[in-house]
Amino acid sequence: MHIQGLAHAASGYHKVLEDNRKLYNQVQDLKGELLHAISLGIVLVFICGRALKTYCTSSGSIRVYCRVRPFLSGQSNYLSTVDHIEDGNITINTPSKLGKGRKSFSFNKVFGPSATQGEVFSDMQPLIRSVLDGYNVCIFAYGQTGSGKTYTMTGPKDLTEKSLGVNYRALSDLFLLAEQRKDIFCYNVAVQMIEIYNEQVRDLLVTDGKIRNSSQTGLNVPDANLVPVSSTSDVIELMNLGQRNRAVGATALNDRSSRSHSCLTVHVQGRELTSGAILRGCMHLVDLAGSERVDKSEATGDRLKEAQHINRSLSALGDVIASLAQKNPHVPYRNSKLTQLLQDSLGGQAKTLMFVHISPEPDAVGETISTLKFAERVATVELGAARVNKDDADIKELKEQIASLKVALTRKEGETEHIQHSVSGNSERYRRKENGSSNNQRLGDVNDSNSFRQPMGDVGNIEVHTNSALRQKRQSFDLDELLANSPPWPPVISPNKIMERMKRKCAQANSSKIYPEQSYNMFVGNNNISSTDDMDDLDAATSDSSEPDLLWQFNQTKLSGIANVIESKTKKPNSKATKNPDLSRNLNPMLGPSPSRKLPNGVGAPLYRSGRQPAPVDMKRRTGNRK
Ligand SMILES: Nc1ncnc2c1ncn2[C@@H]1O[C@H](COP(=O)(O)OP(=O)(O)OP(=O)(O)O)[C@@H](O)[C@H]1O
Repeated sequence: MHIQGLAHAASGYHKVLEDNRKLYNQVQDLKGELLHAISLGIVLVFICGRALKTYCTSSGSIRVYCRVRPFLSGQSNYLSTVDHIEDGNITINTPSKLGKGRKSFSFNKVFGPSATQGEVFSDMQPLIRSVLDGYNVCIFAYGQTGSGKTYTMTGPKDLTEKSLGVNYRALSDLFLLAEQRKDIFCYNVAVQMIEIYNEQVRDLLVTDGKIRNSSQTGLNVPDANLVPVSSTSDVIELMNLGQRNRAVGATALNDRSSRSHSCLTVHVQGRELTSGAILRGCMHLVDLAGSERVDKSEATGDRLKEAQHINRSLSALGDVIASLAQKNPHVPYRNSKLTQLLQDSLGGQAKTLMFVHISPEPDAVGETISTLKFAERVATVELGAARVNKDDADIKELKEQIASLKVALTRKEGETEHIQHSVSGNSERYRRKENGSSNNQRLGDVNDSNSFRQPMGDVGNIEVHTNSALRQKRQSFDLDELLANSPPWPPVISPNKIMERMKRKCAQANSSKIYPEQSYNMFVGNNNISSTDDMDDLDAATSDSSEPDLLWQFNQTKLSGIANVIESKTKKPNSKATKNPDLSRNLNPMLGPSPSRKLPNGVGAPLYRSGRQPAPVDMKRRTGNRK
């Protein structure tokens, strides 16, 4: 009986041993998975750390483009001061009084007299597009009077599709891109237009035209009307209004000379549809008044007073640039309204481009040389690293992702513990069984037996080892703290989400088109503004040179792009929906507001603030002495 009892106990023991072995193997598998997850986490943290470091330390200089105005009609027999242009270099013939010979200057880009408005814009397009990615952008046109600043930024007096300037094209392009991204982002766009006239900041979108510059902090002029725009036609009508209100006067050098510095500010807010993250970008398109020699411009009276203010503010700009170039601790921004206006863009974290203009006439060579020298100095000014303006939603999103990863880890841990408990339970059950069939002494004997304990000992060691390993990892893994002390970072769509979407949508995908066939461009036929129809173009177009941009693109455009590809696969082109609704009424809207669509109080109701009402579009010029 005793031997039979022992044989029975022995067979039970072997069975438990077998179960334990199986469980032990499962624990090993789970441990492997856990280690895999942890190493993936480490790689992720390493990549994020590197990216954050680059993001925080990279910086750039102010970019400088140069454009040479062609001779105007009636100047065909003039000899140009421009000797030649090659890549980013321009060589000027200098007369004897400036030391006869040639002087060369280097810039990021030089456009010759034959460059078209479309060519000029396409070079700036990636920079402009980055405002939709949450960057602050500033483009300012600089140059002596009559050198073509207004032509570049707005266009000539009689606008055509081909001659539209940067301002119109930029807004049109932003709407185009916003439309292309509508499955990923919901964008709101609003514009302000101000001018600095005789050291007074004026709102160009109100009737009385005069506002307090209460902020004194750079480009934010909170009292200026901020008018929401949702289409190119809104923008064109507003810009027409602003242009009509702008101070312009005839001088001996330019029959339509800007007597003020004007700034069109475009505020963009984008909400990422899946995460709710908010991006805020701001773009300032500044047309400076031209420096002028009053003896040449023959200015008297009001023109003279304007010229003095213009020259004084441009000289203040020169002082600011000199201080920044020499890295002086004190930069005299407060010496003029213009430098206050540009403060964020010259010394901040915006992407800034100066578009310097020169005239080709020999009698302007003195101004041409000094303008180009100034521009070279501007090119040395270092900017802080351009930053994406993002609300905390992205950090929230990342924290949520971390939390879900932690839950996943805890679940894995729980499973491990559960298995270990099962293993212990089995032993316990076995012990209880043993208890039932033999006396305490025998159980004690069994428990004391080294051979019996051995497998349990192994499992126990694994448990202790695993937990301590996890504890150690958690300590070095404090992403919460890392993120709390980090600058904003674009949201990363969870790979799971993408995979889910891909699985869901791939089955339905039967079209090879990435985007529905669309034509949002207002300019039918002669299309100077390129439209991006595929993801590669979109990537290229939204890219700029800095690494953070590339990372941002990767996170935002690529990942979102995958989703977009999937989402749009099943959409059929809709000729009605895809045609720009503004197209028909905008074929020639820049020549004046459409008679069939007068703006009630300007364009739309002010979105962000009420107070002043935008002026009616057909308002008359405010001052009699302006053109
Ligand atoms: N690239 C160009 N192609 C053809 N015409 C041009 C070009 N640039 C300028 N012009 C013409 O030259 C004249 C002066 O240009 P514009 O008014 O733009 O100069 P500006 O620098 O803005 O002058 P100001 O500082 O006095 O306002 C205008 O008649 C304009 O149409």
